[in-house]
Amino acid sequence: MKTQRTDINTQREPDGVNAPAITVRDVVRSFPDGEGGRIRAVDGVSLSFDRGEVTAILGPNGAGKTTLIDMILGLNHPESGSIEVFGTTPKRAAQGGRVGALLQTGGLLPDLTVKETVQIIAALHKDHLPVAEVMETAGITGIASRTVGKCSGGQQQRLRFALAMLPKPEIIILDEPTAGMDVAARHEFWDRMAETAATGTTILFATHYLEEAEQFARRTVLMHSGSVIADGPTEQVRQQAGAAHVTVTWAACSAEINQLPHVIDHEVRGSTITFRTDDADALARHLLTQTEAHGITVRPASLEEAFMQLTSHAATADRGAATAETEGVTR
Ligand SMILES: Nc1ncnc2c1ncn2[C@@H]1O[C@H](COP(=O)(O)OP(=O)(O)OP(=O)(O)O)[C@@H](O)[C@H]1O
Repeated sequence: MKTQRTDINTQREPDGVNAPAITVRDVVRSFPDGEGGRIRAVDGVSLSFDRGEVTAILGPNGAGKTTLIDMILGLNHPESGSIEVFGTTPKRAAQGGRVGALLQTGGLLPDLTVKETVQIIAALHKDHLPVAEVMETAGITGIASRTVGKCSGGQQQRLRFALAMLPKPEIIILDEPTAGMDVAARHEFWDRMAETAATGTTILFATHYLEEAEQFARRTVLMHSGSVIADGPTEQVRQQAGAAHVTVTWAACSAEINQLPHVIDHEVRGSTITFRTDDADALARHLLTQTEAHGITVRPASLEEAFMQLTSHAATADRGAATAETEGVTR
């Protein structure tokens, strides 16, 4: 078993220790759309993930997150472009136990106990962590003798997490890991993931919950219609929508409000006015020096607002492109 590890390590030697954990180059993957055409689930994506990085992949339904993740895991293949995991093919990296996956659905046998499940999967790995240690890490020691069928959705996800951790992977890939968990279970799950991340494990997860990206991922990749529309530190992606909120106490008339610079829209509540602005500094300066406004507070846009704005921009651009294409055909 050690020999296999050594072989794999030897294969990645030429890439050096600083090679990215995952490299995705210009990847395209399409599927039949059921009407004789094809839909590009992943449409020219290039990404690179460093070792030890924690990244969230966000996107609305159908954005291409699962298709991309499946290709990184070697469960599916790019039509064009390439993917490397530790400088080798995704399949090889996964077979070497270097990648652990927790997918949206994963077959668990309902009649086995939690511990039996971990033991059976452990027996399939040539080299794995001790069963007791993995169960402790995943927080399932207390339900070891419970049959899987009687476990809650959250407990089953923790069991899947334990199974993913068994080969002591260097990368963990999670596709909507907390779907169906209540808030407490989600918090507990992410606490455990944070402990895993602290050991230097590369973590890549797809989620619909923006607060999970905000709280847990240093980097966020935002996908829409198969493309990456934002990628960077989560904080920067949040700011990329460009909007912030400036709130003041001010008894202003609409003529005064209409003259303000950099206002996208505004909302009046009693004597308080909140402006959505594309330049909070300039607006705040103007309000404080040129008007009677006071008690100013500035709040950046939330990730959710950035998400809504960026994805709706992308959708508008898509529609524009589709219209241009149609016009091109009819002309
Ligand atoms: N096996 C398949 N056959 C046909 N179309 C597919 C297949 N897999 C994915 N698609 C299509 O590709 C697009 C991207 O799907 P994908 O599941 O990757 O998105 P997603 O971002 O993971 O969505 P969700 O958040 O709903 O899971 C969708 O339009 C989907 O219908």
